[in-house]
Amino acid sequence: MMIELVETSVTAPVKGLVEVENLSVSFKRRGQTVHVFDTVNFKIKPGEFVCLLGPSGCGKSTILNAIAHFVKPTQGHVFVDKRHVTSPGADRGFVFQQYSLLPWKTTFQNVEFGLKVRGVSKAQRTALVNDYLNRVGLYKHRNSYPHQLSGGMQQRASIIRALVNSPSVLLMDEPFAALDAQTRHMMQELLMAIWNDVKSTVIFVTHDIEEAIFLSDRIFVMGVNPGRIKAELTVPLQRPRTPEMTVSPEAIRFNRQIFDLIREETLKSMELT
Ligand SMILES: Nc1ncnc2c1ncn2[C@@H]1O[C@H](COP(=O)(O)OP(=O)(O)OP(=O)(O)O)[C@@H](O)[C@H]1O
Repeated sequence: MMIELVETSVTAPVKGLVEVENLSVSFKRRGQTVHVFDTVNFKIKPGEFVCLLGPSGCGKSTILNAIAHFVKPTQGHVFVDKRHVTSPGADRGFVFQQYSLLPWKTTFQNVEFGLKVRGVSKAQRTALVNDYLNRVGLYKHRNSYPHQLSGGMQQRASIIRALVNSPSVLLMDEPFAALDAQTRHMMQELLMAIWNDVKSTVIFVTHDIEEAIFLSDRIFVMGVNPGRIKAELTVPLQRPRTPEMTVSPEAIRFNRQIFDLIREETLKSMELT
């Protein structure tokens, strides 16, 4: 697979400040109230790339869903660019693990969809969508339907479908988890190139420590019982990153530190401590 990485000028980020204050989410399960996490607080700077890591069930997806407002916080508040989040909105793009393109629409129509809903003119839509399709090497597949695309192509289309709306924040929930290792690495490099260009804030959920180290500025390691952010760590690697950097002695030491933090929580979640 050939992907042309297009890097254009980096503009100063002006939006994408995320503030989460005293966030708490609970669900009712079989008549019982289950607290996913109690008070979660964090601040993410405009243009920052943050990964959420932690054992299964600690609430990573729930945090993304609360920022998107797909779930309503039980307590606390989310602010994006100082605006209180009270509903889903185009300022927060979402990319899911499972390919979520509309099967009856072509690649072009899928990417165009949000712009159409927002009433952007046909000429503007065409220019924007074609530009993004070119950036991720999908232009020649613009008239293909999702079932005619590989998993990697579908995820590339899902990413630009979110980005074409110029969101302040891109929320990504294990977007590469279903891809084979080679495609996954290509997608990580492609995402870096696009992020370097558009400079949206990205909040990215993953189980893969190496992926988090390659991609992010900071990593939030989450814990269980109670769900919480256990550590906020700054990735000690310069940018631009290369895949080789993730196997440098410094990265390996950092990887081990995160591994130990997550292991402690996984044992706790399995009630082995
Ligand atoms: N709509 C819901 N109703 C009831 N419980 C829910 C709901 N959504 C999530 N939960 C529960 O909240 C907890 C956290 O789920 P969440 O998916 O956020 O965790 P996660 O860290 O993303 O897990 P994983 O890594 O396995 O995807 C789990 O116990 C889950 O069962």
